[in-house]
Amino acid sequence: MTPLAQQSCEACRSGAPAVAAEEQDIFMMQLPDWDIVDEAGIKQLQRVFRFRNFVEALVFTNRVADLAEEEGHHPAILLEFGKATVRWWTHKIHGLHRNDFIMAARTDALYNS
Ligand SMILES: C[C@H](O)[C@H](O)[C@H]1CNC2=NC(N)=NC(=O)C2=N1
Repeated sequence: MTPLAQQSCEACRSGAPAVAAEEQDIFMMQLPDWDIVDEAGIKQLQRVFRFRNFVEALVFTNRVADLAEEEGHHPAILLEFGKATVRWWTHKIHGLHRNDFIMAARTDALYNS
């Protein structure tokens, strides 16, 4: 399978299938620093990215925002001093789509670049 970080999002539509449990487990092997959290009954991917200060966290936040705009798929980001908490889920299906795992991997690639 093509690594998630080398994939792009597909246009996501209402009614698109959520990722099955088995596929989710396979994807999560490529995302060791991410957790699956439940926010108001909606499964989401979450990772806390750490930085030396607020400005570095802001720069990263803006890079993730640019990626989101390129892909048409958007995260929730909490920006704090020295931290950026990123959560990915698909609003249309109120859960996790393949796109969310792709974007989490692409977010890791930004952090490591
Ligand atoms: C019209 C627009 O493309 C859609 O509303 C997109 C925008 N970004 C999105 N981002 C996420 N995370 N989930 C969505 O369902 C979604 N839908």
